[in-house]
Amino acid sequence: MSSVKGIRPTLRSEELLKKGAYIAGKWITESKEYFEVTDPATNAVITKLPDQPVQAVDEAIDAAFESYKEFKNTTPRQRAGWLRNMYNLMIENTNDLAKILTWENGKALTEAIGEIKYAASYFEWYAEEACRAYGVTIQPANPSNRAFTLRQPVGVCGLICPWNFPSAMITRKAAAALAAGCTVIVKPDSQTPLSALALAHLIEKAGFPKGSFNVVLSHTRTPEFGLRLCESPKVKKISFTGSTNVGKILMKQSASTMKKLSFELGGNAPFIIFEDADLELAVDQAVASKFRGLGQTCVCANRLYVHASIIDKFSDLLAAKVRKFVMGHGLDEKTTHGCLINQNAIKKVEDHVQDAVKKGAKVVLEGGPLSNLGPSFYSPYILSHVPENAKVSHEETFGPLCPIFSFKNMEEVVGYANDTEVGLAAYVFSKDVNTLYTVSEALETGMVSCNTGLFTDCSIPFGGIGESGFGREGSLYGIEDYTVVKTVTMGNLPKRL
Ligand SMILES: NC(=O)c1ccc[n+]([C@@H]2O[C@H](COP(=O)([O-])OP(=O)(O)OC[C@H]3O[C@@H](n4cnc5c(N)ncnc54)[C@H](O)[C@@H]3O)[C@@H](O)[C@H]2O)c1
Ligand SMILES: O=CCCC(=O)O
Repeated sequence: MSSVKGIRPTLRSEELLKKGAYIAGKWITESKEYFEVTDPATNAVITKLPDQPVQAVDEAIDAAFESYKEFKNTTPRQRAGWLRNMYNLMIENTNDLAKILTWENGKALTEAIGEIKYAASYFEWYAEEACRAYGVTIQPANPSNRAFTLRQPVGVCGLICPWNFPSAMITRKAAAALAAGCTVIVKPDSQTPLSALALAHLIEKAGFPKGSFNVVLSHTRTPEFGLRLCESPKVKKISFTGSTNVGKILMKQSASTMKKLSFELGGNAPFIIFEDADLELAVDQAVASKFRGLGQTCVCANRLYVHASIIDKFSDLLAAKVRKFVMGHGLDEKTTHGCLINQNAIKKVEDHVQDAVKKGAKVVLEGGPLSNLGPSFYSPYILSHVPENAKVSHEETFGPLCPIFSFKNMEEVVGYANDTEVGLAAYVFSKDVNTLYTVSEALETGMVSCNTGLFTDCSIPFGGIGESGFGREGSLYGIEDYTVVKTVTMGNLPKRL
């Protein structure tokens, strides 16, 4: 365990640390009110940023709307150039961007470096996809008509983003939107706005026109900001990553203007390990999936289902690996796992642990608060033989609790896995390709990962089904979500020769 006090990152480019919102290519630092951004590992104040009034959203919408009039007519090649510049700038500044991210979010620096590379990859990917927005040609029933389709940018987009991936959840949306020819307004979480502002600084350097990328800041008026974006007739699309509850609010609010929506919401990922799985591999991958971001990713394993014949061996091997974690300030190079985002996150883990233990779960590894390290440190709990009626089987913990459930056969475990309203990711471990195939087809989730705990990549479609939301980010489909298909019919053409 390492010391947490007095760590402040040294940046090669201090100019990446911004002090204001970014609207129409201007930095807005003046405000009547300010909010503090703190280091979750120590609660020390990093900086103060403007807590903007709702009029700031209107200004950002107007800026994006004005910019869109020209930006939509830029060529895909022009946009690809700016996107490629942005990728290069992010890669050049990886270490600084990662330090800022760790400072405000608490994740270990190695993970933050991974996130920045992942975040940058969306700019590279969409630099390549920008030029590939194809339409189709159609022969309608009327022989003297022909039709063809155009994919056009949907318009101004509101991007509402969470704290758990302060960089990648923005770039996954913004890169696709900008590639399609849309302009954007980003609303980052007030716990992690510095990564968004560092991106805005690089966007400016990359050459994007003023007003094409805007960042608004609010700590106390987030719901009003959301409402303004949803109700504005100038905003044509909302893309949101966050909880299912907030997703439902945004969907209702968007009904008045019939917006196009993409929602990446909560998960409850089952991680299934069959009797014939490579046990060492399954243990390593379970650790990687469950404890990425200390359990604070929407695709983290939430429920581990392990075949009854191997559950005790698996649990012991898993505990041995988790005991080796080095928890500490994310900026300390020895740290493998940082802290949680806030006290509410800790409360949720404790609630799920107590509930499962009260209902009969066995404690394999006792975790709990590490107040000697700082206010938001919590060492992982591993529980086994967790009963199906435990809260954690139906609610996402979003923290370092690893609950292991036992199962006897394929039908039973698929039934448990699908017994949830949310269907984002699922994991299956087996050496039998028939098992992998059959179970993958039966699982009701948007993504299934076989024999690996880490599967996300800019090239694959990311998204869920049911109350995990809709729309796909990344991949060839991600850009489609920022376009509308227009059909053009050419009528009364002369007879074919
Ligand atoms: N599917 C995904 O890709 C994905 C990714 C990350 C997080 N999540 C989910 O997000 C949840 C955890 O993140 P969270 O606690 O930040 O979620 P959250 O829904 O509380 O917040 C997400 C974002 O929405 C903003 N927000 C909150 N209320 C709002 C409102 N009324 N109007 C407009 N914006 C509002 C927040 O400030 C934040 O920026 C988990 O359930 C997790 O699964 C999903
Ligand atoms: O938390 C959600 C995003 C996770 C990922 O993209 O790997």
